[in-house]
Amino acid sequence: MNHTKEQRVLQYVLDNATRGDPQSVVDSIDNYCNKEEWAMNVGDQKGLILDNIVNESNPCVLLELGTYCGYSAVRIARLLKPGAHLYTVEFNPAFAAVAKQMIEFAGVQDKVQILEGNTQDIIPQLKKKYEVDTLDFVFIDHWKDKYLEDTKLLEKCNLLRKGTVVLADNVIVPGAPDFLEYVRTCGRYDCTNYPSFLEYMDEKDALEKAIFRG
Ligand SMILES: O=C(NCCCCCn1ccnc1)c1cc(-c2ccc(F)cc2)cc(O)c1O
Ligand SMILES: [Mg+2]
Repeated sequence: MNHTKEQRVLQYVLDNATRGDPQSVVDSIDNYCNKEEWAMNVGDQKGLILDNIVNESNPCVLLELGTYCGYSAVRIARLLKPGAHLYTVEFNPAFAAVAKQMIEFAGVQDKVQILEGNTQDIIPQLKKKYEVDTLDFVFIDHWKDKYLEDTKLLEKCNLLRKGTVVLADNVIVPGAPDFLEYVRTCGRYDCTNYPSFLEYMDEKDALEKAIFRG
């Protein structure tokens, strides 16, 4: 029944974490992926950097591109103030199904909404269909060759405002060179690089924070 790695990660959480305790869910996923099977969660080292940036931006309306098993959605949601809301987009139905159960087990389902589909279709719907005005925080962690195109789409849809934090995972491994080049040189973002390591590995990776200038 647990024929996929993502289902095995979920089962480990159900068997080892505490229902309603998001920190225990995050810790269980990291334990499993360190000990048993590597998986592409942002992980605990980059996760701590993510925590700090979320805490310092105090966001109310957030978007994540790339839900996967829901690790970063749970990690972010556990920090959100009452009334804050995270929309997270997942293209892969199997990943979305696991993430839904992960988010519900963690008890953060009131703060997180999984939007299943293609970012190219969903981003233009955020204002009218999901009543989003502008975004306070965007975490980009989906297909690396879509980071740039989707960042430009967020601009085009007027979803970014002065001070919106755009945080991208994996800007070294697997890398998103066209995205990095754009945000660092187009003149519309203040960029900061946060060197770290690929989840559960010794390989170097980094997060890039790009604050929209408005
Ligand atoms: O591909 C990644 N993520 C996207 C997954 C699919 C997104 C689907 N989707 C959701 C919404 N729209 C589309 C990813 C890969 C790696 C990695 C690193 C080293 C290596 F040797 C192999 C892989 C590490 C990550 O941290 C990653 O995030
Ligand atoms: Mg990633």
